[in-house]
Amino acid sequence: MSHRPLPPGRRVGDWEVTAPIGTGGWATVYAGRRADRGDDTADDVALKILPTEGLAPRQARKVAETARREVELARRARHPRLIPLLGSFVLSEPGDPFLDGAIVLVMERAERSLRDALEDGATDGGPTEAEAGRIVAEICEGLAHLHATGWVHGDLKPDNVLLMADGSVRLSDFGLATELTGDRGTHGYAPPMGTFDYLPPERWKAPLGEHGVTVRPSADIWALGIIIHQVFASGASPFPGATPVSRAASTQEYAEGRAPLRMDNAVPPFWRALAADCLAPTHSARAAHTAESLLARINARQDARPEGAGSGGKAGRHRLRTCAAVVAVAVCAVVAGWASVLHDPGSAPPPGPGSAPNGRIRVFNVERSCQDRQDRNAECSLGLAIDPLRPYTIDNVVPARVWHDDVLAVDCQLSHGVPIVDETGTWSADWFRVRLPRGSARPTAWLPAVRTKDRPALPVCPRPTPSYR
Ligand SMILES: Nc1ncnc2c1ncn2[C@@H]1O[C@H](COP(=O)(O)OP(=O)(O)OP(=O)(O)O)[C@@H](O)[C@H]1O
Repeated sequence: MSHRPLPPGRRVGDWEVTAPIGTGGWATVYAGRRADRGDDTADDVALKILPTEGLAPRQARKVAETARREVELARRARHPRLIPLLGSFVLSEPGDPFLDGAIVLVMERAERSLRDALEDGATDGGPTEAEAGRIVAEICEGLAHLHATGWVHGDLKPDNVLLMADGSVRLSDFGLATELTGDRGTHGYAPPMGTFDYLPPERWKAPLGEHGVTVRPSADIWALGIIIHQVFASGASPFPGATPVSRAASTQEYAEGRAPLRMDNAVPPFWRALAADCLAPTHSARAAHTAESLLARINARQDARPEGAGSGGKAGRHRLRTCAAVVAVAVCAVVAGWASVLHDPGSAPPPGPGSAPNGRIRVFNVERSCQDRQDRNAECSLGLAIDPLRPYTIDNVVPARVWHDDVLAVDCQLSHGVPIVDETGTWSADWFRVRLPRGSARPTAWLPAVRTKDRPALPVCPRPTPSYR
């Protein structure tokens, strides 16, 4: 496809191009601002322009489908970790065949992509361990939301991980995003496209059916594993090779058991283990590691570490700018809270084996290694949501945590919250409203139904007012 660069000052609808940012397979992205605003930069945006000029009808349909996916996902899955789409339109420029019929997506503008940051790292040393960890955590937040709302990104790579001026992450480029279908929303179908270096091994052998190839959330988890390695290893892939094709061959060798997974020594042990789980060679081995469970592990680790630990390493170099320590939010006060609820005669009885008595539910953690532990280890803790209509991520949980076998006082049940998938792939949109210990900042919080085996008869909760920020 031809990409004719647009000069600064070129008007596009109500917007004006200020500078080119980059070109992908189907689109060119420009920095832009609202036209007729003089030097006012308050409306700085990114304009993604997908020309359709000169394309065969099939290709033009593909471009339109790409744009449709981006718009649909942006409309239905808004989240602080996804780049907001501010608008979209089709250009009518009869005098300019190149732009006539082009699709324009207007997005919030990021400062740069993670790809740019990794490339800059070759000269400036790259992010510190703490910064790299925060970036990975924020990618997980975005993925956890996408998967919980029934989408697979389908083209996760550093080019599509954008960094805002404050350093925070936004996932972008949803042109290959796939909506999950199937009985339990476990998979979807996508065109047989993607970026070689980030495709999971099973994709190379996936049969092409009439709807495309089967795509599951575990494909994004594989791509995340590659990104984790790259973030800590100055952009290097864990699979050796000078070209994407030779790296794909190395990936197959590993997936077929002919070569071990070899990671760069620069990847610290915790992140190495996390990346190795993401890079489990088959979909079924990878499925246990959801974005949500990976995020929980990262959060638990943050909590277990003394303040400031791990943030040194590459200190003193130019860094990716950090925002507030988002990953710490959900795990603060991990040890405060539930033990006292259980022994508070006004809220719930002490735990015991079996199912919980009426008005109570018993927490169930599907991670087997957590079921036998009594030490209330942070890694085995589970979060309670503030708002069951918002993504179940770090900015939407109360400080108190719960553990396997805890018994919680429950008021009512909601059947259409955000769907949650547990580590075994069990899925439910049901949530229980549970009472928090006396003295907590809020009286109640929400436990997803996949985190308990109990199904008590309960009144339906009034639908909470969405608290989306
Ligand atoms: N909202 C944005 N703000 C700043 N930069 C952006 C924004 N959206 C995209 N970019 C950058 O613009 C470039 C082109 O993006 P685009 O999504 O078209 O293609 P790509 O992801 O590089 O390629 P492809 O999807 O075809 O493989 C990328 O480098 C990307 O990082």
